[in-house]
Amino acid sequence: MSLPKRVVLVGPMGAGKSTIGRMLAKELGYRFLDSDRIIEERCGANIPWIFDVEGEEGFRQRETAMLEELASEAKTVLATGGGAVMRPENRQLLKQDAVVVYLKTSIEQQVERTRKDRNRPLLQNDDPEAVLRKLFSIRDPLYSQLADITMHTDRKSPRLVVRQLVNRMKPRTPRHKRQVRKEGRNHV
Ligand SMILES: Nc1ncnc2c1ncn2[C@@H]1O[C@H](COP(=O)(O)OP(=O)(O)O)[C@@H](O)[C@H]1O
Ligand SMILES: O=C(O)C1=C[C@@H](OP(=O)(O)O)[C@@H](O)[C@H](O)C1
Ligand SMILES: [Mg+2]
Repeated sequence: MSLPKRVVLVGPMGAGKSTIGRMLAKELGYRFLDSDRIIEERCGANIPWIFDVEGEEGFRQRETAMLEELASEAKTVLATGGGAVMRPENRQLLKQDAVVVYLKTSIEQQVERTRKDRNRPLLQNDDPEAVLRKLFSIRDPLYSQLADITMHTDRKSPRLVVRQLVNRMKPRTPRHKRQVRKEGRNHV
């Protein structure tokens, strides 16, 4: 696989899309785009505020408009929000000229990584784990269908995930190719 025009990261809350996206962009020399952060900048308000005032539907409308705008940006790594795959029109936009990467993560890790953060309105309730389980059952098939690369992230540092992704995208030398095959056998 040669370097794609753009890379799009999908996966559940806490998969590491924002963290890994930023590092991967630096590694590839691409621009990093985080659709949630750009929505917040444009709106002048954070995601909890948008959910409060406009409801989830209002946020989803902003999200679709943002994905449309960003779909034509070359040499970018785009970190999406976990729910971006829900609308069919979004899935079309995400696939456009992109290698789509699914950062796959266990529910336990999702819970752990999102525990202290108050910026995810869908998880501000008594049982965030139950919400994450429900969302996973609906969204996991959509992430999988859309993905060109599925990368497990449990028990891997962000740095290791980035290194393995770069290897998958730039397997140029025979050593690289052997490494990618080896990682493939380990369910990368
Ligand atoms: N591979 C990883 N191992 C350990 N912690 C991680 C990993 N990836 C992300 N994190 C941490 O998990 C939290 C959520 O990551 P984030 O990038 O915001 O996820 P997402 O954008 O997919 O919701 C952050 O505190 C981040 O530092
Ligand atoms: O899963 C979701 O529906 C959401 C995920 C969040 O992004 P992260 O996946 O980056 O946390 C953010 O877009 C919003 O809170 C809704
Ligand atoms: Mg994020």
